[in-house]
Amino acid sequence: MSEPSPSIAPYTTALYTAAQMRRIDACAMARLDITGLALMQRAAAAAYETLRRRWPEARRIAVLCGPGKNGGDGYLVARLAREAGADAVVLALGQPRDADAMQARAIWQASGGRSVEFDSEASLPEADVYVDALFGTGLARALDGAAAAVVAALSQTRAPVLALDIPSGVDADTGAVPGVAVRADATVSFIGRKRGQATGAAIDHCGDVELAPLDLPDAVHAEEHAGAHLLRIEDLAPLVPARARNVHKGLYGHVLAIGGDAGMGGAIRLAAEAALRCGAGLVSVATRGEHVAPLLAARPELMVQTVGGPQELDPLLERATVLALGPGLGRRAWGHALWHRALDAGKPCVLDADGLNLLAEDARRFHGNAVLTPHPAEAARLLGVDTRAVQADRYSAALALAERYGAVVVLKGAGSLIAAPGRAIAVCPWGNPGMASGGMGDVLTGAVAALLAQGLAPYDAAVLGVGVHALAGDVAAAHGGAIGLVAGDLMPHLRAELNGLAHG
Ligand SMILES: NC(=O)C1=CN([C@@H]2O[C@H](COP(=O)(O)OP(=O)(O)OC[C@H]3O[C@@H](n4cnc5c(N)ncnc54)[C@H](O)[C@@H]3O)[C@@H](O)[C@H]2O)[C@@H](O)CC1
Ligand SMILES: [K+]
Repeated sequence: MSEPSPSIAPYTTALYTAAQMRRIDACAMARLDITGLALMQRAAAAAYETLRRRWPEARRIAVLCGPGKNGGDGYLVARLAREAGADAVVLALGQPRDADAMQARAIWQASGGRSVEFDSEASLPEADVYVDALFGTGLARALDGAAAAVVAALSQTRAPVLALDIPSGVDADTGAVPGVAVRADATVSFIGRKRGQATGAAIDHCGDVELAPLDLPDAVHAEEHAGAHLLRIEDLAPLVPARARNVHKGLYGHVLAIGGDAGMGGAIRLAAEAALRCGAGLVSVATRGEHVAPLLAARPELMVQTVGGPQELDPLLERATVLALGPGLGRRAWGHALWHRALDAGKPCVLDADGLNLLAEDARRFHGNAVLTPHPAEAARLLGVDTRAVQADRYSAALALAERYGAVVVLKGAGSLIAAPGRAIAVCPWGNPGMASGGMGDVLTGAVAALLAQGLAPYDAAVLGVGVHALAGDVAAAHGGAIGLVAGDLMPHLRAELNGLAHG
């Protein structure tokens, strides 16, 4: 039933590492016979165009220039601003060490441009826009000393900040911020997008990211397999299961949501309801007796059964096509026993929450036909590291988990990642901070389970489930704001988003 997985993304949504960008830059220069300085000039022109489009009234422009090529881009932006009649000043953090950057500075100076050496004691000059050209993909370690001081001074100013390539202090490969980093309103990414712009801590530093391809032909990207890409609507739409008119509910699978130990009935209801809203033909719930009546009253479309232990689960497991295992499961004897029995059934499943915590304790029965949806702390437990280590390199953590368990992994958090062994990592660009609230993960579990039940392969179900969940969250937040958004608010939008994708 499922359509093919998203084809290899075009380079405009490919997410490259710093090493890959260096190879692409070198390839562009060699193949097209362009000098490094010429590329820098193109980069500066693209950045200045963005600056003018976003802040057409800006008169005083302060450019903070570091010692590498990123600084070189900055000198040339300053020159363009000066040529256009703006009051441009360069604040230099040390002398250029890179040959192209030295030339760029010479061009700036020859145009009559003024550079001031950054002084940690002095405050930054007043400006209408600051341009961050301190460090780009060459950042080698956490910022300290004068570099940290200039970033701190910048954070005290009120004017907007445009970052060149990546905000200084953000790791271009991981998106981690090992020390301090610039908070930009916008970032112009040269030639290709970087992994470090798309996930984790970086999300709060990059602002709007614009790609400036610098007029290079697609061929310069052809030899680099990015290994990660940003999801686009066009990647999701072909995954939505098509529906003929002559259909019946048996064609769309049967999700069995198992969970809802004492005090956790809400989680299982959210997962089950999300499965209904994402098109599962039938949804059953195996739960504690006290949740049966409230669940049926809330959603009469559900089939809700009291399950006291594993034997009572067997007939339900037999009828199910897909299991949602985790929401409200708990880690007491009841949840533990059901978890074991459910895994032994060998059916495709989505593991979340305590389903994952139990897996971290005992993976012997795990069969890999699954989508795991950990948040960073759960991922850390599964990997046997601390949460900080996961967040320091979310790409590696997601891939390591996928490889360790032989399963599809959704690493949640700003810029959710979908990883599978041997596959490119997909990064979700949608979602909002309102979604950091209780029950959102349960909704995602139900959504992914419903898509598995409709015949999607696990990777495709994860991609579409994460995408639709985030898009639904964004629509819900647009109606009334992110603060106070609750998981149940997503339900009608899940349905609308899926149908919207299906009908273009
Ligand atoms: N041909 C090319 O390669 C192009 C490169 N471009 C620009 O070049 C940038 C990459 O340039 P570079 O590789 O020179 O690297 P950067 O300009 O990012 O920085 C490298 C310099 O910073 C120093 N440094 C690194 N981390 C530091 C830290 N924490 N504290 C203090 N100093 C530190 C290094 O010793 C080195 O001198 C890109 O981000 C992009 O802006 C663009 O001009 C487009 C063309
Ligand atoms: K920068």
